[in-house]
Amino acid sequence: MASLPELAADISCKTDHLVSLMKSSGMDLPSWDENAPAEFAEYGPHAGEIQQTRYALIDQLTQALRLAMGPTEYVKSLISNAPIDIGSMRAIIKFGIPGCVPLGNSDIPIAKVATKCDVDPQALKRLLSYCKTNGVFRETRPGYIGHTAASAALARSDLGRAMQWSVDIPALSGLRIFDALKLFGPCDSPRECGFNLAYMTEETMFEYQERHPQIATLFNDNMKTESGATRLSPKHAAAGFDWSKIGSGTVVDMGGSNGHVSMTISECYPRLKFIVQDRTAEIALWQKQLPEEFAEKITYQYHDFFTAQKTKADVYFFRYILHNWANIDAVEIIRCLTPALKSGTRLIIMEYLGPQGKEMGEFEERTYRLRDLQMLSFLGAQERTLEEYKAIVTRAAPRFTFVGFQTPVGSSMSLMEWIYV
Ligand SMILES: C[S@@+](CC[C@H](N)C(=O)[O-])C[C@H]1O[C@@H](n2cnc3c(N)ncnc32)[C@H](O)[C@@H]1O
Repeated sequence: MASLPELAADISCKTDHLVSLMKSSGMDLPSWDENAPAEFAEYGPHAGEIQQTRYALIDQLTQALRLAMGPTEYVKSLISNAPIDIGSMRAIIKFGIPGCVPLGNSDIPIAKVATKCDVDPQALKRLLSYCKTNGVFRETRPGYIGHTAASAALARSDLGRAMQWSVDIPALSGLRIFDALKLFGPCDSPRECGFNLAYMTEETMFEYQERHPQIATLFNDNMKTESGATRLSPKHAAAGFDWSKIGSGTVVDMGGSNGHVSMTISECYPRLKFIVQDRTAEIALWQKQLPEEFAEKITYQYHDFFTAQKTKADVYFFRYILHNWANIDAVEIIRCLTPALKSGTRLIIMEYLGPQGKEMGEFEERTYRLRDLQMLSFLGAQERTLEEYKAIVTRAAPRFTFVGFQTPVGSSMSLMEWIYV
């Protein structure tokens, strides 16, 4: 591992390089001002290099931080800060604080926010004082708060609403990993994981959400907002496969939620027809809400992907689905396609791929490992490597032949392609 002075020199070089790439791409330099862009927009001619440099910089800054803190302080911070980080953010989000603080480089007395949001003013002051040390909100003068880039992002976009789901199911399930492993063993079932202990239910998370439509709505909002993030943008679904090969064929978007990914692909490949299948009561509503321009191209179908597929298509597309399921279930989901398959049918799976499939820095691997443990904690599921996905598909339907995979620039997920022979 590099020493602190070596890291500092490297960090300085990487910073210069990143700044020059961003300037030559016409991008704003990073800023924590409330009007700063909420995300890095990594598109344009240097997108790949900007991403690579940024991730390498994050890795080195993290290593330098660890060295500067020392092992004991660092480990203690992991354990002591994490519950209060999530606990304070959960309170801020659930009380709707970001939306009550005016935008426009202005400020507001904390007491006034407390009245508006119906929270004890002293407790709110203490919560905000902690959040401020995480870069969320700033004290503009004694007793007043204003936004930073982070709190403004929560106030301005759908992020705050989408986070309402994240501060509940993933946060509460994550804390129960130990208890679930003790009680259930491997946590490889959606009925035997942290979620079941946190919510005291034998239902899977999806079944539970189906019975609690307000949580299902928050989950779908979260999916939409996640997809709005540059690294998870549905644009990568359009870029990572040459959909023109399918001509005017039919794509079934399995577990396609509100159809946002189908809509994005359709914008780039208007000849394609999409059938969005999902098992949620919201499907009828999505059909009604479909923008006019997609009326001829996209239809919705209620379908449980654990039942035999009846709809014939040229492509079965799974984005962000199989990682929600343990191996035994993932195999079953693919096997259920079999009645509808014919020679030439394609299977496209878009997911995070583990380090075995491609080179990864620590920041990228950390994102992947985070997802993996989230899946363990609330769905009894897992992230996988390329080889693990190949094994699942072969077990489910050996006639599927692997064609290849692509990771579009700027995308966290890769698209893997199989063809039925
Ligand atoms: C993680 S979301 C992914 C949504 C979408 N594919 C995307 O990329 O944004 C998982 C989706 O699977 C759906 N789902 C869960 N269980 C299902 C089942 N048994 N049959 C069909 N869809 C299901 C959920 O309703 C949800 O929309």
